[in-house]
Amino acid sequence: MSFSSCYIGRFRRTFAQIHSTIAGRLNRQISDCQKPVHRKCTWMNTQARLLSSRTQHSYRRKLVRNGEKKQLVICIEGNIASGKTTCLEHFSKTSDIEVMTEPVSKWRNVQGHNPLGLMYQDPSRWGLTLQTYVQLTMLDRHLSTITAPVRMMERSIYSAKYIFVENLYRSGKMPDVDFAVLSEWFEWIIRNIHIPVDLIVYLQTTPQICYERLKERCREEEKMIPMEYLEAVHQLYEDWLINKTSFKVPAPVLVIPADHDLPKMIRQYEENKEKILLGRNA
Ligand SMILES: Nc1ncnc2c1ncn2[C@@H]1O[C@H](COP(=O)(O)OP(=O)(O)O)[C@@H](O)[C@H]1O
Ligand SMILES: Cc1cn([C@H]2C[C@H](O)[C@@H](COP(=O)(O)O)O2)c(=O)[nH]c1=O
Repeated sequence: MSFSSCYIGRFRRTFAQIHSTIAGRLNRQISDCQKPVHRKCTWMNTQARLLSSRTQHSYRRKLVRNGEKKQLVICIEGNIASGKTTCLEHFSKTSDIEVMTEPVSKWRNVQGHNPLGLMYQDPSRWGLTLQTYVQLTMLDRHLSTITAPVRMMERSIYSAKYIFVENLYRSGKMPDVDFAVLSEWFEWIIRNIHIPVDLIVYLQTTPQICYERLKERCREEEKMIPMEYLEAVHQLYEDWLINKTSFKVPAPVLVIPADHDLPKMIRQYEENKEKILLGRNA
């Protein structure tokens, strides 16, 4: 077999795998954004329908998650080591809430490779690799079937792009071409796939407190993170969710000051529980 036919064969198999994974997740359904239409069709038909809606200059139809219903999706956002996982642990004890932590273990081990560790060692070389995988795994999280009336998930496909990809790019550690490719992928996803978020809970911390918690947590890959990195991530979060000067915010934002000790944080979570369960910021 020639090199090119072997290569094309492998490409076809990989492409078919990606198709079947996404098509399975999406349950081959399409919807009108406001009024879901739960029609069965093949993946190719879905593409055809999307294409035909494009030619009619309509971008409202989007692919939807498996069995999408009226469950609430709350995203917990915040700087590295701000206390997101600890917050989710607290709410995991509440019935009717499904919690979903970030797939960090996947980012540390994909088929024996550690893209998170590689990115911290050499961001210019491995930033695209990590962020492509983060985007895929986040999309997979968003599209997975919800098993409770409320889902609380750690971060989102939005913060992966608006905070982390943006930070790599702005700090000069991501080449223009890598940023362009990731941006096109991201734009395609949010244009064509319905990613519902009902409320963003922003755990607002100072970078100094995150730095102390990061040191205490002591994750191997993060040992070399300097204070300036946490300051940059903090500023990007503030501009996105508080100042609202950078990117579109996909849902209302509930801000919880999160520099406090654990007992005070738990009191605040209890005080805000009703708002969170109703998906409201006021
Ligand atoms: N309110 C708090 N006060 C002190 N330490 C905390 C608090 N919340 C979390 N921590 C600790 O800080 C570290 C980071 O918390 P974690 O919940 O893992 O943050 P994140 O998920 O946002 O990265 C952990 O070691 C955790 O035990
Ligand atoms: C979403 C996202 C995360 N990362 C990095 C940042 C941290 O080192 C870990 C996540 O840990 P946290 O304690 O849950 O904040 O992953 C990244 O580099 N790129 C991303 O898009």
